Formats: sequence, C-alpha cells, structure tokens
Amino acid sequence: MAATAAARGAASRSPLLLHHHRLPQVPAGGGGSLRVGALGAGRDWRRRVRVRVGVRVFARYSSQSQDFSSRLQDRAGELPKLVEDLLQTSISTGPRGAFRMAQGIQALLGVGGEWLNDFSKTANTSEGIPAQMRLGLLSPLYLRRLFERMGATYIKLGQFIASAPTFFPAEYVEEFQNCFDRAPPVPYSEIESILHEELQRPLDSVYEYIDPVPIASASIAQVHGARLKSSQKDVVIKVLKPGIEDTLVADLNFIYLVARVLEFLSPELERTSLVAIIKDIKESMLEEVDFRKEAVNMEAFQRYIEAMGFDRQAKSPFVYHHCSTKRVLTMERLYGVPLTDLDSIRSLVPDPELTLVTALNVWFGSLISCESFHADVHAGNLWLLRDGRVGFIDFGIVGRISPRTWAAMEIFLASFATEDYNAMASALSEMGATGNDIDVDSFAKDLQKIFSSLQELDTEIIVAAARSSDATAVSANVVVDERQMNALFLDLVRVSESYGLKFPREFALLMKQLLYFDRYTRLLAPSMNMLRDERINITSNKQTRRMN
Ligand SMILES: Nc1ncnc2c1ncn2[C@@H]1O[C@H](COP(=O)(O)OP(=O)(O)OP(=O)(O)O)[C@@H](O)[C@H]1O
Repeated sequence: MAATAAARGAASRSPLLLHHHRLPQVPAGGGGSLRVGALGAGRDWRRRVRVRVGVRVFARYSSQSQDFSSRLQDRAGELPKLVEDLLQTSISTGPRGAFRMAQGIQALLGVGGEWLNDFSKTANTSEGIPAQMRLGLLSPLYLRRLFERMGATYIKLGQFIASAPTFFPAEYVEEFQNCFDRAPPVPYSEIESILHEELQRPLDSVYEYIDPVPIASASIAQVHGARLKSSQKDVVIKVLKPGIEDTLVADLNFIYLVARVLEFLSPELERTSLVAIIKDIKESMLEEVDFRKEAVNMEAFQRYIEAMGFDRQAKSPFVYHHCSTKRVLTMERLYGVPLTDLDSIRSLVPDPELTLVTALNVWFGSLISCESFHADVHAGNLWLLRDGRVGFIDFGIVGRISPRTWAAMEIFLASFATEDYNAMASALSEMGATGNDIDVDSFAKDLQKIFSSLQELDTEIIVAAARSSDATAVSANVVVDERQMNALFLDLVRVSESYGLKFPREFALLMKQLLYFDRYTRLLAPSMNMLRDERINITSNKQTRRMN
C-alpha cells in the first residue's frame, strides 16, 4: 500500500506519465444503414432504401471506373517512363528477386495458414470474426507476422512504421511496436568466411581468439566476443549477415516498384509522397548496413563526450579501424547491465538516480552539441558499466535535429513540465506547421484532455514490478508500459493531425527516446521529475556550439 501511495504521489509529479487510451473503433456497418435502422422504419421501406443505396453505390462505382480509365488515359504519356523505371529496377535486382519472391510466397502461405486456423476457430463463435482479423493478411497482426517471417528488410520497415505515426494508421503503428528483431544465428563457419573476405588477412594474425557462440543475433547482424592479438584487449565483432545487402536491395526494389505502380494508378497517392518515403527508407536502411557509418556515429559521440567533459561519467565503445570494414565492426567490449536491471544496478552504484541523471544529461546534451543523437536508447543499448559509467552502444540508428525543431521542442518540453497547454499547442504548431492557421486555444484544450488523464496511470504496478526480484515480472511489465507510452504518443499525433499538423520524423524519434527515459525514471528514480529536476540540463546546451 505504501508503495502504491508513493507511486501515486510520484505519478502526479512526473510530467511524462502515460495512460493507455483506447483507439476509436471503426463502426462495422455503413453509416447510412445504421441511420436507417435507428429511424425504426418498416422493413419494405428499409429494403427500398437499401436498393437505392445499392444503385447509388453501383453508379458511384461505374463513374469511379470511368474516372479511373480517363485518368489512366491522361497519364498515358508517363507510361514509357514508368515501364523504363520498372525494367531498370528489375534488372538491377537480378536473380535475387526471383529467390526472394519464392521466399515471399512461402511466408505468405505460412501466415495465411495461421490466419485460416484462427479464422476457423472464431467463425462459429457467438462473437463472430474479431475486427482485427477482418482484413485478412492485411490486418495489422497478420501483416506484422508476415513482415517478421520475411526477415531483415520487412522487420526494419515494420520498425519504421512503428516510428512514423504521421504516415501510417494508428492500428498499424501500435501493432508494429511489437516487431521483433530476432533471427536464428548464422553458423560460425559462415561468419568466419565473411571475416576472411573483409579483413584479407589470416584471422589469427588479428584476433587472439573469437568466440564461435554469438552474443547476439538479429536480422541484419551477428555479434561475437573476441580478443585482439596485438593489445590483448577484449572486443566484440559485429558482422553483417551473409547476403543481407542483396536481400535489402531486392526487397526495397520490389517495394519501390509496388509504390511506383500504385502512384501511377492512383495519382492521389502522389500527394502522400509514397515513392519519396520509400526512397528515404531505402537510403536509411542502406546506411544501417554500412558499418563505417555506425563507426563514424560512435566516434562522433565519443568526441562529444570528451569535449563536454563527460568522459568520467559516460562512454561509447572505441572503434578498431584496422579490423573494421563496411561489413565488419570491431569495437571495444563494454561490460555492464541494462538500465532497467534495477537489482544489478543497485549492486554496482549506491545511487541509481545519479546514473539516470548522468544518462539524461549526456543524451540531452548530444541533441544539440553532437552531430547526431542516439535514436534507439532502448534498455539493451544503454548500460551501467562496471566502472560506474553509462555506456551507449549501437549507433545504427541516429537522428539529426534542426535548430528550428529543437527550439520548438524545448518549449514543448518546458510546457510539459509546467502543464502550460497553450505553450505546448504553440510549440507543436511551430514544429508541424503546414501553413494553415491553427486554433491554438482549442488545440490546447484537446491537449489538456490527453494529458490530464495521465494521472490515472497504473503506476503502482510498475513500481511493484520494479521492486520484485522476479525478472520475468519486470520484463512483462515493461511490454505493457511500452504500449501505454506508444498509445499516448499516438493520441498526441492524432489530435495534432486533426489540426492539420504533420511532424518531422525527428520529432517521433525524439519522443520515442523521451518515453524510454521516462520509463527508466519510473524504475530508477520514481520521485524525480525528469523535465524539472535542477540536475538535468535540458536547455542550457542551446548555448553550446555544435561540434564537428
Ligand atoms: N561494444 C559492445 N560491448 C559489449 N556488448 C556489445 C557491444 N556491442 C554490441 N554488444 C552486444 O550485442 C548486442 C547486439 O548489438 P547491437 O545492438 O549493436 O546490434 P543490433 O543488431 O543493432 O541489435 P538491436 O537491433 O537489438 O539493437 C547488444 O545488445 C549487446 O549485447
């Protein structure tokens, strides 16, 4: 009980407390027929109405198909360009395309089987087919499973969907938060041949030993522990899985082709810049499979740490360039525990709250003083090291924030802390401005509605789990917690969109990291207010010049 009361007290203090909001349900029937029924009209009358509605639907359909063919005729001039583009893309994909197609069909059959199985279980029940199954394989759940089966590209695409609520429907954004990036390990012999190919030297001249059992295996990379021959330093080797670049190119080309054809058939899609989004995704994914970029990001971060005098408090791994290439990254091995492992953290430092303050100061500082910020601070990438420092690993996903967005973001954060919804509305309008006039007062009222319900959050469950020594309880709780965080963010985006705002992707990336930090705050320092604590320096870094 005491814990619960404390948690409630903390709940009212924390500015980033989150609450799960139900998504609005789409009515199953058409609006028209519902209204007819509600009027209580006789059956004949209703049938006549239905016939009339049917005729109208048919008329609309045939006029739409006329529209469609006349639109196609209008665009006939663009056809040769489309065909050329399709041909060139298919040629650049090569035979890998056919192989991926076969894998795709296999994945489709697999998930199709799961859907049929679930369908047959629910079809005869009194509740009927659940809403989340009605779109078949296009339902969020099955699409997410399909993406997971399809591997690297689609998993990354799924993660992109999860991080871009401005572009995708809320149900998909929520479902794709669960897109797991776990993959069976590649046999060590294959990893060894990639290392040979990349380093062009006998491996025993570089490494004293390499542990053949991987530390981790995700869809794109596999990580092995090793020791350097020359310095006897412990390192980890992150190796790009075999064939992953080909797969990415084949998949992304396929997705591009589909987008291109869709845009040709439906020019309205051009306004959503589907093809441009796919091109962006392609670029950022290809960056992620070039470990030289990750090395650059990591070194920039370490330079920032040193320049700001944070080197006794935080670090990122040192990169060993003589054994790193585009597909191999050899870096210093860090030893530590994730920031959510409260028991281990308590055994390493007397005051876990201070560790959190350090992590926050280092990360907030990097937003403006480092050339890029770490945009994936989930607990697996943020550690308390054995020497008490905070370790940042995995710089595959980074963000860059423009001074304009940051200026608005600062006001947004300050208004969060002071619950000044008018200032929050102005800041969001500035960030997502599309040139339309916005009714700031009414926007502020809507924001207040979202945030005022946050105090009802089931914080006691979170605190109880944090105090339990049962690791499973903690991790189960973390999943629920993440859903709540995402639900809040989706609410924010949904309300903002209803005012015509469109946020830059960096805003979504920033918010996601803040929500991670909010979770760490509730675990490590439940009575601390992340945005108002004097020890945390969010705004003064604005004065610091960005270092390059
Ligand atoms: N420098 C390091 N020192 C110690 N362990 C490391 C280091 N780098 C990576 N690891 C281990 O390997 C795992 C995967 O590494 P990393 O996060 O870089 O790969 P990833 O494929 O991007 O994974 P994810 O998508 O899960 O973040 C880490 O969670 C960590 O356990």
